Parts: sequence; C-alpha cells; structure tokens
Amino acid sequence: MEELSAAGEPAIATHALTKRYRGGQLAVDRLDLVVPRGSVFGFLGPNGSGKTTTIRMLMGLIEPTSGTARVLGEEMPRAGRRVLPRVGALIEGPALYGFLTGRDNLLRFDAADPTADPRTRRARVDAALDRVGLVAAAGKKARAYSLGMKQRLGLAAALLQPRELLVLDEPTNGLDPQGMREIRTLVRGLASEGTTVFLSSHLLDEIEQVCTHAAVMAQGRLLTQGTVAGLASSARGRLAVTTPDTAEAVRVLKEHGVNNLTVEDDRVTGEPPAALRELADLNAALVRAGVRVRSFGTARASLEDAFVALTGEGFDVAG
Ligand SMILES: Nc1ncnc2c1ncn2[C@@H]1O[C@H](COP(=O)(O)OP(=O)(O)OP(=O)(O)O)[C@@H](O)[C@H]1O
Repeated sequence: MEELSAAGEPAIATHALTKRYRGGQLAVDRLDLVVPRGSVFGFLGPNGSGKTTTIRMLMGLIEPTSGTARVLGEEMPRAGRRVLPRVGALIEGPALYGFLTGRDNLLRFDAADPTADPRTRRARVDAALDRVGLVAAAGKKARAYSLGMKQRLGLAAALLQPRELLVLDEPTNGLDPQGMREIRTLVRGLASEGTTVFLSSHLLDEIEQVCTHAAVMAQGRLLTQGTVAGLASSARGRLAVTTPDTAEAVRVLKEHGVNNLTVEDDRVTGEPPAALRELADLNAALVRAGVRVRSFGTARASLEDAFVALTGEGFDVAG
C-alpha cells in the first residue's frame, strides 16, 4: 500500500473494532479498516450492516466494546478534543432550525465554534454557501429547503473550517438523481483539494462513481477493502463471443466449463469457470473447433460482480 507510507498514518485505521449493544446485538465485529489519506473511501453495506455504528465509534459518539480506532493518527475517543476540529461530519442529517434562513443557520453553527473568529464569520459563511451552491437560496428559510438543499446546508456547516477529513453518513439518502449528482460533484471537488472523504452508502453504483477506495460490510463484518478498481477486477466479468457459428460456440464453451450461456443474435455470453487461468485458451479451443470468432472478450466487472462473487448473493439494499 504505497499511499500509506507516502502520506504517513492513514486517515482512519481501526483494529479489531467491536461494538456489542446493551441488548446483545453484535453490530460491529472485529473490524480492521484502513482509510488512506487523500482517498474518497466508500463504506458500503446493506442497511443494518454496522456502518452507522462504526461511524459513531470513529467520531467518539459511542464507546467501542473492544478494539481500537485511530482517526488522523490519534486514538478515539480519547483524543476527540484534538481530532474532531480537524474533521467535518454529517451524520444522520444535519440539525437545522427550520424557522431560520440557510445563512442564519450557518451563522449559528459558526458562533457555536469557540475557535471561530466572529470578525470573519460572515466571510466564512458566504464561502461555505458558495462552496455548496446555496448562495441564491441563502435567504430562504431552511424549512422551505428540499432534502438535497438541507443536505448541502449540512455539508456547508461541516465545511466552515478547513478539514482534513470529511465523514458523511449516507450523504445522498433520500435525494433525487439531481441532488445525488450535486453531492458527488461536491465530494470530487473536495477530494481534488486533498481532503480525505469517508462516506457510507448502501448504493453500489454511487460508490463506483465517486470513490477511489471501498470497504464492504455485511452483518457487522468486513468482507473486503481496497481500491474500487482492484475490487472490481477481482471479480471476473462475463465472457462475450460474437460469431456466426453460435450453436457450435455454445457447445465448445460448455465443454470447457463456461456456465450460464446465453445467445442473442450472433453474441454468446457466459461465465468463465473460476478455475480457468488463461482466457486465451478458450479462444484457442473455439478456433480449433472451427468456430469463426469475430470478437472475443470479457465485459468489465463491476463492484456488484465483486460483491456477488464474495457473498454468493445479490446486494440486497432492503437489508
Ligand atoms: N442503539 C442500538 N441499540 C441496539 N442495537 C442497535 C442500536 N443501533 C443499531 N443497532 C443494531 O446494530 C446493527 C447495525 O446497525 P447500524 O445502524 O450500525 O447499521 P447500518 O449499516 O448503519 O444500517 P443503516 O444504514 O440502516 O443505519 C443493526 O442490527 C441494528 O439493529
């Protein structure tokens, strides 16, 4: 992991982090998470898989049952007072006053920060509003805001001070496609300035679009973590062959262990066997059998393919 040694300690590192709630529910089970500095890290898992519980422990809101969590190189929750000012967090929707305007909500957040200089308050609030694209709506009461605007106002509050790390719990939950796009653009912009962004989501697609790295949780356990490209490539994509000799191609491919074959016009697709090391051997077998191959290749595997390969089941968003 080169990025770790280059940038010193990771932004987040947990070791055997565990949370058992009082009722006995094991919500997070010996989690070893490594979030490299500068990454946009997607924390992925179906509802109830332990994402929010992990985030609460990282932010020092609840105590772990056992294990450790380090954030920006310091132990949480012990070093919370030193660490948290360097972290912007948006957890379970921002706490806004509906009767105040967007701008007044931010002025209030800023005033609650003892380290914030009152003389530069207006400039900070205006910069944050600009950052999230809320300048035009800044004079409207927050209760008139759409869900997406509220979410952006929450982000603006988290961005009043420069932050090394942003922690966002399901930042696009409940947003329409336009709202989701806006949040994605914002996250990319922040990342390009060097902010590490850690965001949880139950949407595979979203993680794939915006994240450089991801971890996959299921039932409190970490299934895998790594770069998004690496996770996707660990799953083999579907094989696709175009040929005028489809029947013969199906026969040869089946003989070589290719599963779930389908034929559509001149295109034959299927799942190459896991044991197969060299895809080129399949192509050679087709040619040997006299199948005229027009094209041969695999479709790029997605994060969803990787998830299915890991768990043997689909990604169940309903949990
Ligand atoms: N305060 C609590 N007391 C007891 N059990 C809890 C508590 N909070 C969460 N749980 C349980 O712990 C497990 C993990 O919940 P958690 O909220 O961390 O998951 P999640 O992945 O964030 O899901 P969601 O996206 O629905 O919040 C679930 O089974 C949940 O019912």
